[in-house]
Amino acid sequence: MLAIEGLRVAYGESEVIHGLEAEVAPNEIVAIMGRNGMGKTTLMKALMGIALTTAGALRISDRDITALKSHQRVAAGLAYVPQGRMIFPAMTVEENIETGLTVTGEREVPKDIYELFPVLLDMRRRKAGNLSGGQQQQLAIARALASRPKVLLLDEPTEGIQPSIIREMARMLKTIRDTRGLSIVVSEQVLSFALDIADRVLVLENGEIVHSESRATIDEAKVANFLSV
Ligand SMILES: Nc1ncnc2c1ncn2[C@@H]1O[C@H](COP(=O)(O)OP(=O)(O)OP(=O)(O)O)[C@@H](O)[C@H]1O
Repeated sequence: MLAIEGLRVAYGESEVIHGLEAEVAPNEIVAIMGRNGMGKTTLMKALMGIALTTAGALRISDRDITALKSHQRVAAGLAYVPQGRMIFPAMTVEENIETGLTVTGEREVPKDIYELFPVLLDMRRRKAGNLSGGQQQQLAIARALASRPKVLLLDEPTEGIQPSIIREMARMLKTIRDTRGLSIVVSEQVLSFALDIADRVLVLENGEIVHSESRATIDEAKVANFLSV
Protein backbone atom coordinates (compact mmCIF):
# COMPACT_ATOMS: atom_id res chain seq x y z
CA MET A 1 0.00 0.00 0.00
CA LEU A 2 2.82 2.37 0.98
CA ALA A 3 6.37 1.81 -0.21
CA ILE A 4 9.36 3.84 0.94
CA GLU A 5 12.51 3.23 -1.09
CA GLY A 6 15.95 4.60 -0.26
CA LEU A 7 14.51 7.72 1.37
CA ARG A 8 17.00 10.40 2.38
CA VAL A 9 15.91 13.57 4.16
CA ALA A 10 18.09 16.53 5.12
CA TYR A 11 17.75 19.87 6.87
CA GLY A 12 20.27 21.95 4.92
CA GLU A 13 23.60 20.11 5.06
CA SER A 14 22.49 17.83 7.85
CA GLU A 15 21.04 14.49 6.73
CA VAL A 16 18.52 13.09 9.21
CA ILE A 17 17.07 10.05 7.37
CA HIS A 18 19.66 7.87 5.65
CA GLY A 19 18.24 5.73 2.86
CA LEU A 20 15.23 4.31 4.66
CA GLU A 21 13.38 1.31 3.20
CA ALA A 22 9.96 0.20 4.41
CA GLU A 23 6.69 -1.22 3.14
CA VAL A 24 3.27 -1.04 4.71
CA ALA A 25 0.73 -3.64 3.58
CA PRO A 26 -2.98 -2.97 3.01
CA ASN A 27 -4.82 -3.00 6.37
CA GLU A 28 -1.56 -3.19 8.28
CA ILE A 29 -0.80 -1.06 11.35
CA VAL A 30 2.92 -0.29 11.65
CA ALA A 31 4.38 1.45 14.70
CA ILE A 32 7.58 3.40 14.23
CA MET A 33 9.31 3.61 17.57
CA GLY A 34 12.36 5.55 18.63
CA ARG A 35 13.64 7.94 21.24
CA ASN A 36 13.37 11.73 20.93
CA GLY A 37 15.26 13.14 18.00
CA MET A 38 15.71 9.85 16.12
CA GLY A 39 13.82 11.11 13.09
CA LYS A 40 10.19 9.97 13.49
CA THR A 41 8.65 13.38 12.89
CA THR A 42 11.04 14.06 10.03
CA LEU A 43 10.01 10.78 8.38
CA MET A 44 6.31 11.70 8.70
CA LYS A 45 6.95 15.15 7.27
CA ALA A 46 8.92 13.67 4.38
CA LEU A 47 6.08 11.26 3.60
CA MET A 48 3.70 14.24 3.49
CA GLY A 49 6.04 16.33 1.33
CA ILE A 50 6.71 18.88 4.09
CA ALA A 51 10.37 17.98 4.75
CA LEU A 52 12.79 18.02 1.82
CA THR A 53 13.82 14.61 0.51
CA THR A 54 17.18 14.44 -1.27
CA ALA A 55 16.84 10.90 -2.63
CA GLY A 56 14.50 7.95 -2.79
CA ALA A 57 11.01 7.15 -3.95
CA LEU A 58 7.56 6.92 -2.37
CA ARG A 59 4.69 4.91 -3.74
CA ILE A 60 1.10 4.59 -2.66
CA SER A 61 -0.85 1.69 -4.23
CA ASP A 62 1.95 1.48 -6.82
CA ARG A 63 1.51 5.13 -7.79
CA ASP A 64 4.74 7.14 -7.60
CA ILE A 65 4.05 10.16 -5.39
CA THR A 66 7.67 11.28 -4.93
CA ALA A 67 7.27 14.45 -7.00
CA LEU A 68 3.83 15.39 -5.67
CA LYS A 69 3.11 18.36 -3.43
CA SER A 70 1.45 17.81 -0.03
CA HIS A 71 -2.12 18.46 -1.17
CA GLN A 72 -1.63 16.14 -4.14
CA ARG A 73 -0.37 13.43 -1.77
CA VAL A 74 -3.55 13.86 0.25
CA ALA A 75 -5.58 13.44 -2.94
CA ALA A 76 -3.50 10.32 -3.70
CA GLY A 77 -4.53 8.79 -0.37
CA LEU A 78 -2.21 9.96 2.41
CA ALA A 79 -3.53 11.69 5.52
CA TYR A 80 -1.59 13.07 8.44
CA VAL A 81 -2.28 13.74 12.10
CA PRO A 82 0.70 15.86 13.15
CA GLN A 83 2.42 15.83 16.50
CA GLY A 84 0.58 18.25 18.80
CA ARG A 85 -2.59 17.68 16.70
CA MET A 86 -2.59 21.19 15.18
CA ILE A 87 -6.32 21.65 15.18
CA PHE A 88 -7.62 25.16 14.52
CA PRO A 89 -8.69 26.30 18.03
CA ALA A 90 -10.76 29.32 16.99
CA MET A 91 -12.81 27.35 14.46
CA THR A 92 -15.72 25.08 15.41
CA VAL A 93 -15.35 21.32 15.53
CA GLU A 94 -17.40 21.02 12.34
CA GLU A 95 -15.32 23.63 10.49
CA ASN A 96 -12.14 21.80 11.51
CA ILE A 97 -13.41 18.55 10.00
CA GLU A 98 -14.59 20.38 6.88
CA THR A 99 -11.00 21.48 6.17
CA GLY A 100 -10.30 17.79 5.50
CA LEU A 101 -12.99 17.58 2.80
CA THR A 102 -11.16 19.63 0.16
CA VAL A 103 -9.97 16.64 -1.88
CA THR A 104 -13.25 14.68 -1.85
CA GLY A 105 -15.57 17.39 -3.18
CA GLU A 106 -18.03 16.73 -0.35
CA ARG A 107 -19.58 19.84 1.23
CA GLU A 108 -20.75 18.39 4.52
CA VAL A 109 -19.12 16.18 7.10
CA PRO A 110 -20.11 12.61 6.18
CA LYS A 111 -22.26 10.76 8.72
CA ASP A 112 -19.78 7.92 9.10
CA ILE A 113 -17.21 10.34 10.57
CA TYR A 114 -19.64 11.40 13.31
CA GLU A 115 -20.61 7.75 13.83
CA LEU A 116 -16.99 7.00 14.65
CA PHE A 117 -16.72 10.01 16.97
CA PRO A 118 -20.15 10.71 18.54
CA VAL A 119 -18.63 13.24 20.95
CA LEU A 120 -17.66 15.40 17.96
CA LEU A 121 -21.27 15.38 16.76
CA ASP A 122 -22.40 16.62 20.18
CA MET A 123 -19.75 19.31 20.15
CA ARG A 124 -19.83 20.23 16.48
CA ARG A 125 -20.75 23.88 17.08
CA ARG A 126 -18.22 24.39 19.88
CA LYS A 127 -14.84 26.04 19.36
CA ALA A 128 -12.23 23.30 18.94
CA GLY A 129 -9.93 25.04 21.42
CA ASN A 130 -12.43 24.27 24.20
CA LEU A 131 -12.19 20.47 23.73
CA SER A 132 -10.12 18.25 26.04
CA GLY A 133 -6.82 16.83 24.79
CA GLY A 134 -8.39 13.45 24.00
CA GLN A 135 -11.30 15.09 22.16
CA GLN A 136 -8.88 17.26 20.16
CA GLN A 137 -7.00 14.12 19.18
CA GLN A 138 -10.28 12.58 17.97
CA LEU A 139 -10.93 15.78 16.02
CA ALA A 140 -7.49 15.65 14.39
CA ILE A 141 -8.12 12.02 13.38
CA ALA A 142 -11.62 12.86 12.12
CA ARG A 143 -10.21 15.71 10.00
CA ALA A 144 -7.61 13.35 8.53
CA LEU A 145 -10.25 10.68 7.78
CA ALA A 146 -12.45 13.25 6.02
CA SER A 147 -10.13 13.02 3.00
CA ARG A 148 -10.88 9.25 2.81
CA PRO A 149 -7.23 8.16 2.96
CA LYS A 150 -5.70 4.81 2.09
CA VAL A 151 -2.87 5.40 4.55
CA LEU A 152 -3.25 7.32 7.81
CA LEU A 153 -0.08 8.73 9.40
CA LEU A 154 -0.13 9.65 13.09
CA ASP A 155 2.80 11.33 14.79
CA GLU A 156 2.96 10.50 18.52
CA PRO A 157 -0.83 10.50 19.06
CA THR A 158 -0.49 9.54 22.76
CA GLU A 159 1.54 12.63 23.65
CA GLY A 160 -0.20 14.54 26.46
CA ILE A 161 -3.10 12.06 26.63
CA GLN A 162 -4.23 10.29 29.83
CA PRO A 163 -3.60 6.50 30.07
CA SER A 164 -7.31 5.56 30.06
CA ILE A 165 -7.85 7.63 26.90
CA ILE A 166 -4.76 6.07 25.31
CA ARG A 167 -6.35 2.61 25.63
CA GLU A 168 -9.55 3.99 24.12
CA MET A 169 -7.55 5.51 21.25
CA ALA A 170 -5.90 2.14 20.49
CA ARG A 171 -9.35 0.51 20.28
CA MET A 172 -10.64 3.31 18.08
CA LEU A 173 -7.72 3.13 15.64
CA LYS A 174 -8.14 -0.63 15.25
CA THR A 175 -11.86 -0.10 14.59
CA ILE A 176 -11.00 2.52 11.98
CA ARG A 177 -8.59 0.12 10.29
CA ASP A 178 -11.12 -2.72 10.35
CA THR A 179 -14.14 -0.73 9.17
CA ARG A 180 -12.46 1.56 6.64
CA GLY A 181 -9.83 -0.87 5.39
CA LEU A 182 -6.89 1.48 5.57
CA SER A 183 -3.27 1.16 6.59
CA ILE A 184 -1.94 3.08 9.59
CA VAL A 185 1.60 4.25 10.31
CA VAL A 186 1.99 5.56 13.84
CA SER A 187 5.12 7.01 15.39
CA GLU A 188 5.28 6.30 19.09
CA GLN A 189 7.37 6.25 22.21
CA VAL A 190 4.86 4.45 24.43
CA LEU A 191 5.67 0.75 24.03
CA SER A 192 2.43 -0.56 25.59
CA PHE A 193 0.37 1.45 23.08
CA ALA A 194 2.49 0.30 20.14
CA LEU A 195 2.20 -3.35 21.21
CA ASP A 196 -1.54 -2.94 21.68
CA ILE A 197 -2.14 -1.52 18.25
CA ALA A 198 0.59 -2.59 15.83
CA ASP A 199 0.89 -5.59 13.55
CA ARG A 200 4.56 -4.74 13.12
CA VAL A 201 7.05 -2.57 14.99
CA LEU A 202 9.98 -0.75 13.39
CA VAL A 203 12.64 0.91 15.52
CA LEU A 204 14.19 4.07 14.14
CA GLU A 205 17.58 5.10 15.43
CA ASN A 206 19.58 8.00 14.01
CA GLY A 207 17.54 7.99 10.82
CA GLU A 208 17.82 4.27 10.13
CA ILE A 209 15.62 1.28 10.85
CA VAL A 210 17.62 -0.86 13.26
CA HIS A 211 14.91 -3.38 14.15
CA SER A 212 11.79 -4.69 12.46
CA GLU A 213 9.59 -7.36 13.99
CA SER A 214 6.03 -8.54 13.68
CA ARG A 215 3.87 -8.15 16.81
CA ALA A 216 3.42 -11.92 17.08
CA THR A 217 7.11 -12.65 17.53
CA ILE A 218 8.33 -9.44 19.12
CA ASP A 219 10.95 -9.45 21.88
CA GLU A 220 9.51 -6.71 24.12
CA ALA A 221 12.66 -6.40 26.22
CA LYS A 222 14.75 -5.81 23.11
CA VAL A 223 12.47 -3.04 21.84
CA ALA A 224 12.33 -1.50 25.34
CA ASN A 225 16.10 -1.50 25.32
CA PHE A 226 16.16 0.56 22.12
CA LEU A 227 13.83 3.08 23.74
CA SER A 228 15.71 3.51 27.01
CA VAL A 229 18.08 6.44 27.23
N1 LIG B 1 13.70 22.06 11.19
C1 LIG B 1 14.83 21.41 11.53
N2 LIG B 1 16.04 21.90 11.18
C2 LIG B 1 17.17 21.25 11.51
N3 LIG B 1 17.21 20.08 12.17
C3 LIG B 1 16.04 19.54 12.55
C4 LIG B 1 14.79 20.17 12.25
N4 LIG B 1 13.80 19.40 12.76
C5 LIG B 1 14.41 18.34 13.34
N5 LIG B 1 15.75 18.43 13.21
C6 LIG B 1 16.72 17.44 13.70
O1 LIG B 1 16.46 16.21 13.06
C7 LIG B 1 16.63 15.12 13.96
C8 LIG B 1 15.37 14.29 14.01
O2 LIG B 1 14.32 15.06 14.60
P1 LIG B 1 12.81 14.59 14.63
O3 LIG B 1 11.99 15.70 15.18
O4 LIG B 1 12.44 14.01 13.34
O5 LIG B 1 12.89 13.40 15.71
P2 LIG B 1 11.73 12.62 16.44
O6 LIG B 1 12.20 11.20 16.49
O7 LIG B 1 10.44 12.90 15.85
O8 LIG B 1 11.77 13.24 17.89
P3 LIG B 1 10.55 13.67 18.83
O9 LIG B 1 10.10 12.42 19.46
O10 LIG B 1 11.21 14.61 19.80
O11 LIG B 1 9.53 14.34 17.99
C9 LIG B 1 17.03 15.73 15.29
O12 LIG B 1 18.44 15.66 15.40
C10 LIG B 1 16.56 17.16 15.19
O13 LIG B 1 17.38 18.02 15.95
